Order: sequence, then C-alpha cells, then structure tokens
Amino acid sequence: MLAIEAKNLRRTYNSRTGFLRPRRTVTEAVRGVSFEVARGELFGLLGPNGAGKTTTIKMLNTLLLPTSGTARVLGHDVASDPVAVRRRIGYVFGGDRGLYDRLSALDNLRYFAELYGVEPRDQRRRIAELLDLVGLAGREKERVEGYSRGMRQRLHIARGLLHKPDVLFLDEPSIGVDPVAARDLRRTVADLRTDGTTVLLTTHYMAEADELCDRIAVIAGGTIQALGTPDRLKSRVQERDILEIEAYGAADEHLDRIRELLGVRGVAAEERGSRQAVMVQTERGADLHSRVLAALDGIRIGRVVTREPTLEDAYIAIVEESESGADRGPGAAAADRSKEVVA
Ligand SMILES: Nc1ncnc2c1ncn2[C@@H]1O[C@H](COP(=O)(O)OP(=O)(O)OP(=O)(O)O)[C@@H](O)[C@H]1O
Repeated sequence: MLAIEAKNLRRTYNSRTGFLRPRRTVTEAVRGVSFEVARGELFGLLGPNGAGKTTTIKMLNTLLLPTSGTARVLGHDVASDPVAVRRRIGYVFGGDRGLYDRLSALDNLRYFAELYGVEPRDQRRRIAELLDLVGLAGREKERVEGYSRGMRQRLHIARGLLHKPDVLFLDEPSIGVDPVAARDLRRTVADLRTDGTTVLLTTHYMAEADELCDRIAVIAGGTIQALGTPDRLKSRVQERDILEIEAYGAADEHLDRIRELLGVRGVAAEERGSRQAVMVQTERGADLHSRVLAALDGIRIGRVVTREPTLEDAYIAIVEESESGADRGPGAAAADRSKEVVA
C-alpha cells in the first residue's frame, strides 16, 4: 500500500479585500497535483514562495479540504476518513509556534503525549526514545525558552513523533536554523528512515533536499513541474556549466542583459548579505566569461568561478522554464492564478 496518493488535487482560496469597494480574489493555489509516495520513502516538495506546497500538505494532513481531486494517506481518504488519517500522521512546521516556552522539553513532551493519547505506561519510554533520536537527551529538563532555534526544531520533531505516526509531514523544518544546527536536524530526519517512517519534506534548502530525499517534486504555479530522484533532476542541467559571480548591486536589467546573450540558458541571483551570487547557466564549453562581465559593467564584482551544476541549478532551471512560458516573464505563472472579481 502506498503511504500517500494524490490525484489531481486542486484547491482554490476565496478572499475578500476592501471595505467601500469590496473585491473578491479567487486564487488557484494548487491546480491539479498528482504524485505517489511509497512507504518508508523520504519525499521532497520543493518550490518558490507561493508555489502551493503548504496548501498541498494541508490537504494531505486533513487541515484543508481539496476543492476537487482525491488524496489517500495509507489508504484512507483525506476527505471522507480524516480521523483515520490523523491517527497515522504527524505534522511539524518551521517557526516558533507550538511549544510551551516556560516548560521544560520533558514537560512539553509529557503534555503533548497526554494530548495525543499516548498510553501512560508507554509515555516514559517513548519520550526517552525520542529525546535520544533528536539529540536532546540530557537537556530535557531545561526550559524551552533557553533553547536555540535548532534545538526547538528538533523538539518539534519529537513532538510530532510521540504517537508513532507512520507518515510525518515536515514543512520547512530548517527555516531560520544555523548551518551547524541544520546539519544535526538533517541527521535527525535521516534517522527517521531507519524505523520506516515515511517523510514528506518541504524545504527551500537544496543541499538539504539533495542529501535527504529519495525523490523530489518541484512545484511552481500550483502544478508539478518535475518529479524524480535528485540525480535525475540534476541530469536536466548536466550539459551546462555554471558561472557564479559575486556582485554588489546587480539589478533586474543586468540579469536581463545576461539572459539575452547567446549560449546563456538561465540566470538567477541570490542575496547573500550585502552581496549577490549571480548564477549564470551556460551551454557546456561556451566561454562567456567576458561577455557576462561586460553585461555587469559598472557594478563591483568579487569572485568569479565556473563550477558543475548542482540540484539548486536544476531547480532554478525548472522554475525558470515554468515561469517563462511564452515570454511571459518571471512571476507570470503565479499572477495567472489570482483573479479579482467584484464581490
Ligand atoms: N488562506 C489563504 N487565503 C488566500 N490565499 C492563500 C491562502 N493561503 C495561501 N494562499 C495563496 O495560495 C498560493 C499558494 O500558497 P502556499 O502557502 O500553499 O505556497 P507555498 O509553496 O507553501 O509558499 P511558501 O514557500 O511561501 O510557504 C499563494 O498564492 C498564496 O498567496
């Protein structure tokens, strides 16, 4: 039996804005998403902000009803049998909500164990096992208010696992967590595999997805744009070189100028503090160094390197292709999904 089976899932949001001239906005957040996750698999859902990842997860974990389509978790239909689904799943989301700061980690876990109906005779053992799994054993008597963000996230995971769910939804668990703590968190997630838990993970960190996930679906504009193993997704850009340039103040017009160069297959910029990393995907062997630098004329440039493509580059290529259909430019796909109607 499959752990998760989503068939043509759709979800529309209706929201109202304005008082004197009320407007109703209809947003098609998820537009026909289908995928399957096998038991014991670690499946990643990647996509830009607003792609529809959280909405998809919320339909699978019964927090939202699909507008149409069907989904089953461990064979139970999310719409007609939500109680059976809830009994078998855990949900952990990034951020600060969901723990009691003034209590110790141990008291938090005891409280949630009661709430989730963990048998009193099993509670001690289960909590000890989980503290061990998430690397908090020895620190459990400290108040959560003194915990670092990474420790909190690991405690969140322990909380989500108290009732031994077969499927765990992890929505951006490493958001705001420093690199060392993120590494510990990844180890925790990888360890879940050993006891057969199926994990559906959303993340914005590509290295994390590459390291952890058996398969990944890239979602953009409410639909799945690519699905496969990390290696399979990377193979989409294997015929490319990546020119990475450290720049200070590159604007959209500079990126557009680079995009127009012959041999350039994609451009993206990532803010890194006061500077940007401009990533230019070029056809393999096309030596575009000088022409790309000329397009950035007038801007302070730091290090320039050519490197092999990573999962992040594959992801950028997939998302750019989905957004640039018919020359509509970045963001067009997202804009198409919201329509304003007079209320
Ligand atoms: N409650 C809501 N009411 C109206 N629109 C919503 C609501 N929740 C989400 N949306 C819209 O639906 C679309 C998908 O949002 P969703 O939160 O699922 O994306 P996401 O991929 O999880 O994004 P992020 O990475 O930013 O968390 C977005 O356009 C968002 O603005």
